[in-house]
Amino acid sequence: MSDDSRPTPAPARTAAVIPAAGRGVRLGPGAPKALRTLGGTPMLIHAVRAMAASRAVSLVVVVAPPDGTAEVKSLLDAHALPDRTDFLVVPGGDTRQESVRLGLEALPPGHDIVLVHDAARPLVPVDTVDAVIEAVRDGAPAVVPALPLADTVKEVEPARTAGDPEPVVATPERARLRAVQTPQGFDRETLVRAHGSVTDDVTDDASMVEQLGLTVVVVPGHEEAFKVTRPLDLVLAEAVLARRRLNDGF
Ligand SMILES: Nc1ccn([C@@H]2O[C@H](COP(=O)(O)OP(=O)(O)OP(=O)(O)O)[C@@H](O)[C@H]2O)c(=O)n1
Ligand SMILES: C[C@](O)(CO)[C@H](O)COP(=O)(O)O
Repeated sequence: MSDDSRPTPAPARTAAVIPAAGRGVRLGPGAPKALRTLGGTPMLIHAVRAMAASRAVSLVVVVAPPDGTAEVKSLLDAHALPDRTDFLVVPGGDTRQESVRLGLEALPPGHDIVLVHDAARPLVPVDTVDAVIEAVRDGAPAVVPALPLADTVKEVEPARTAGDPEPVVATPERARLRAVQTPQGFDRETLVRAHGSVTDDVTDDASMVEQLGLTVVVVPGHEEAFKVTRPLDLVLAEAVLARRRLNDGF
């Protein structure tokens, strides 16, 4: 058989894990952040739709607040979602890291690429999702979407007592810094290994892969993939949604 007649291997299947078990303390009192609405629709549903909008994503695992699994299942049933995508809901843990690990443990075999996407980034465009998947398909073990910074960043000596001054110890060169978003994309085996072996507290999954000594690749992020963290972010998210609806003519 000549090389040309060999069957082309099927593209790796992609699953998305959405950690959505946080309380949203910085957003202020109210329901868990992922269940609060944006344009009348729960933030989590926006995030699920953002992942399912990619034709490459065939499974979405939602990591729900531990006391909110049934509510999240009902929300998924009540909102229109693509038929080509399967959905699973599992209860989350005390930290984002633990919630992601629980989501990973629930993944059935057959998905070789895993995206990890914050429910708190409901408006990421599908082109960003696809760019992350493509970079993993091209061979990167870990991929993050990222943007250059607008602010200068200072490293400080953190105050030991609240209210004490925090002296600046360094000013990293801004041109070398990037603000990292989600979805972060991984070769599944690499992400499972990272979550199995890194026990330090980390703020994203890619840094666990860095700790394995592997290279993490950056692709362009998007301004609309910002994280809804504080009350003002909700104002921006509502404005972005309103502009999209105007542009889409509904
Ligand atoms: N125990 C946790 C904590 C966070 N997350 C998820 O991780 C993402 C990013 O976390 P963040 O924006 O910090 O959310 P919260 O932890 O909810 O926010 P806060 O720190 O203000 O309470 C969110 O989608 C959040 O639901 C999670 O699944 N499980
Ligand atoms: C994963 C993340 O969104 C990348 O920027 C971020 O680190 C999450 O931080 P949070 O404090 O858990 O929201």
